Amino acid sequence: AYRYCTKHYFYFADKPIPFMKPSFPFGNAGPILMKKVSLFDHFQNLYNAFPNSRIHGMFNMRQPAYIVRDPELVKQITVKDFDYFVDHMTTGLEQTEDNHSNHLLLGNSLVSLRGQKWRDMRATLSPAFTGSKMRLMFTLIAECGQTMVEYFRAEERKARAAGGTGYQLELKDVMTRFANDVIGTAAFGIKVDSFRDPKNQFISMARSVTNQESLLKAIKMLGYTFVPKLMMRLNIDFLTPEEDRFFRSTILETMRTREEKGIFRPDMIELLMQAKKGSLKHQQGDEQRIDSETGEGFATVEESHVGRRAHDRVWSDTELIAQAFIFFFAGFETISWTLSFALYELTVHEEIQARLYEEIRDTEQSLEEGQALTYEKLQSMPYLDMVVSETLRLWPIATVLNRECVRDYQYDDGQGVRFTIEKGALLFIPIVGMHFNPKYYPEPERFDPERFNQENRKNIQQGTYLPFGAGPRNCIGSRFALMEAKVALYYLLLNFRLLPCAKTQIPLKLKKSSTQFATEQGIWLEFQSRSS
Ligand code: HEM
Repeated sequence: AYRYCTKHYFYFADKPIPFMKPSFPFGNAGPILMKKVSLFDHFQNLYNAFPNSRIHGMFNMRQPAYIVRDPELVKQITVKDFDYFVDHMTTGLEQTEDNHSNHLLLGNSLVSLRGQKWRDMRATLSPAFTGSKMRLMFTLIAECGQTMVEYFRAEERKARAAGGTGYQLELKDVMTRFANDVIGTAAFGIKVDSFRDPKNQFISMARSVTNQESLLKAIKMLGYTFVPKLMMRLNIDFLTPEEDRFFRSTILETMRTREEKGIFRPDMIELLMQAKKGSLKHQQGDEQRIDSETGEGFATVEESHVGRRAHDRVWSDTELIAQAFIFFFAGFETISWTLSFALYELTVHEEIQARLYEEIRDTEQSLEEGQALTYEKLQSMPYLDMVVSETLRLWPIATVLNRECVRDYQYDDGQGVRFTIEKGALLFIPIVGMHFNPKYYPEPERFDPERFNQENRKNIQQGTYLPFGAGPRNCIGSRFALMEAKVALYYLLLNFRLLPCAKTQIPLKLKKSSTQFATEQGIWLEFQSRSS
């Protein structure tokens, strides 16, 4: 066991870069595995281990990994020399060119795919996430925002009738319900109302998949992160057979009904059906930028040449279903956390909340009588965009980017430091380290949307703002995520004033946990209706 764990401990010995000394048996992952630090602290500590390095080494348990600190090097790895770093880190779930029998949904999803297969799937899906497709889906998302507000109104009235001053709630739970309804309608083509029917089958399955309290899921997550080869050998799926069956049958059934009845609905199922027929393509106008100061959001990441290539691969049902499934995996927790953090920051920064409310109210008043909010109007609010951009800086839920080197790479810093990053090596780019580096963001702990005003955003150095990653492997859902977050903030702020309550933890602290992203005491606050 000792030999196995320490086998690679000399990996960095002949490399001209500093590295963190490993200790048996966890390498440098001890503090996180022993629950002594939060995920944010862990990756900040790794990032700050050698404050003057461009790149240094650490041990992710027994596996050597490079920590990339220099923004120029981030660009080099994620964009310029992307062909050497195409893949995300191995988890043991992934579908490779040579394991065609892989039937796992997560293993077939874009996040896990590798090499040429990833390139083809990215190019297939890319047209589904353009601005013009988001515009079509906007109404579906806006409906979910309005449903949430109606529910909040009713709860607030009940709370007042019972003698309270407003509706007090734990945000994460409620934002999870909103995220669930959005995924239901936008990705799976099903209307669900998790506010009035909090135990519907759809949310039960979603909670079961993303259940961070489940010991079994936690063990599996640790396995995928630290012993991926073993997980692959044991062929352990992340989903239970029941979860797998539910997602497959829901999507296949919806597709069948639509085909039989000729139903059209502007959602992901429709786009996947087009992808199956090979008719989902980039169209003229997809590129058209929104004519406003903010575009579609400062944080939006652009699609690269990879997403625009043509290919003639035909996809199986499993391969397509897996792409609807990633909305859960990549878009469920990320959105509900981002929204919870944004609402928390607005609660504890009254003046920022007041300014955002003014902008939202003015936008609402600019709509013609009876006209509903539009995609263009949503994107025309610069302060809303600043608040969202700063939330993603201060609370970068993805925490760290990872890349696997797919062929030997010659590192050369131009100042005499040269060495080889071998095929198979793992690289981490700690987003949270970059976002909290005072060199790039003075007083990094402070929530300050002004960092992203028209003047200041020009000065943000490339490679230092990474909420949605970078390069061709960036987040394909960034436009969708920003639209969803902005819709929720718009409707909530328009209708409610946010106030701290007795249970609000100030400052908010993250839980020390190896597998779970969680706050110590939940995120509590009080909603007061603006009309009462
Ligand atoms: C606030 C919300 C979100 C955040 C902060 C976020 C962040 C990220 C980050 C950092 C990555 C890795 C990028 C890289 O390695 O360079 C990623 C990948 C990805 N995200 Fe998101 N994401 C969000 C929402 C979504 C949504 C709503 C979807 C819906 C489909 C989505 C789908 C994906 C997919 C499919 C990938 C893998 C892309 C690939 O490997 O080609 N994400 N996301």
